[in-house]
Amino acid sequence: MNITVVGAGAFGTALAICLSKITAVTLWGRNGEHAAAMRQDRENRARLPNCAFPDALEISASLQEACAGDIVLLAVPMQQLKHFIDQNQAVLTQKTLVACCKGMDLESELGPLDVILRVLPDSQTALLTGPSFARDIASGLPTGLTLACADEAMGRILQHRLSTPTLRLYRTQDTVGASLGGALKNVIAIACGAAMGAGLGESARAAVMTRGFAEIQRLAVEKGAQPGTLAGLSGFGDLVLTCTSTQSRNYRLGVSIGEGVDFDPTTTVEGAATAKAAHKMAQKEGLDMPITAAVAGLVENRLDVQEAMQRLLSRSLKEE
Ligand SMILES: NC(=O)C1=CN([C@@H]2O[C@H](COP(=O)(O)OP(=O)(O)OC[C@H]3O[C@@H](n4cnc5c(N)ncnc54)[C@H](OP(=O)(O)O)[C@@H]3O)[C@@H](O)[C@H]2O)C=CC1
Ligand SMILES: O=C(CO)COP(=O)(O)O
Repeated sequence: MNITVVGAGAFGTALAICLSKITAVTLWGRNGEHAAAMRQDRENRARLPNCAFPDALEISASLQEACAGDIVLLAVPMQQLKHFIDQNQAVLTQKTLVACCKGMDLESELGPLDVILRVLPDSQTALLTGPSFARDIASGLPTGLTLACADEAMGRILQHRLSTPTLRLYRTQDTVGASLGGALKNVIAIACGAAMGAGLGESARAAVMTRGFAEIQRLAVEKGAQPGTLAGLSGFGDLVLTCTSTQSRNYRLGVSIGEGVDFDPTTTVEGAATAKAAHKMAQKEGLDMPITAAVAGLVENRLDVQEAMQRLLSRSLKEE
């Protein structure tokens, strides 16, 4: 049975390369010229250069043609997901939709699965999330991810269909925890990058990461997440990876903010919009999320790093 990967960015391409070693995969990209170039070059030079496509990987610019199978992996950026689902409802009905993006929709503050279900309420949905850089997955390096699916039986099927000898999926029914862990770790990665870029030191980064994790837990548990999920790959695991690696775009955006240098605005950085959405949500819920508030201020240019750190340090002392 064919698996479709929608979105020929770095992550969609990496998943398509990895999965096509064990099953039939079609990678769909919206741009016909880009699809033709990938077909000819047998690599995605624009988004994931130097990662060769296995011979079996099919490329298509026709969504109808690409979605012949039953499982569709959605690897478009979070802020594009609603528009994509809206535009392609007819093709996507009756499919099992596996969201592979991380974040909260800025307008609705919903995570990927709720964005899908608002448009296609009868869909089978799941979320693939956790610590992984596209290049590592495409290179066949060992990777552990979380497959979150509310329907246990479907979760088991997807876990088996999407695991490979190098990509090991762990299963959970806690879609809220997996979704919010993956979304909010990017916000904290921006904060950690900013601390490092501003020269505040590795001790400061460890404090921001740990107190950031406390904020993730606070919001996610309020929304119904299980604490165990947040301690797993989709939460703590991805937080560690993203807050400590210069491969992360969220971390690198933070470093640029801390250094006071420009950052390419076309780069996909999910944590920027998610910081704003999470800050709004925390205010509505009456939750204390000072690091998230600071990141929202940084990405909206309302604060600089020194002011943000001063605000955090001058808060009243409290129990951990
Ligand atoms: N890169 C990574 O290491 C990882 C990424 N992720 C997640 O994967 C998601 C995608 O990120 P990533 O692949 O890295 O991003 P990229 O910036 O590499 O690529 C984004 C892709 O999405 C396509 N796209 C944008 N809008 C639409 C749309 N409306 N319809 C169809 N396609 C669209 C773009 O097409 P075009 O080229 O035509 O602009 C582009 O190919 C993010 O949520 C990210 O957090 C998760 C784990 C790892
Ligand atoms: O989600 C990721 C790692 O798990 C990728 O991180 P960036 O989007 O910050 O590059």
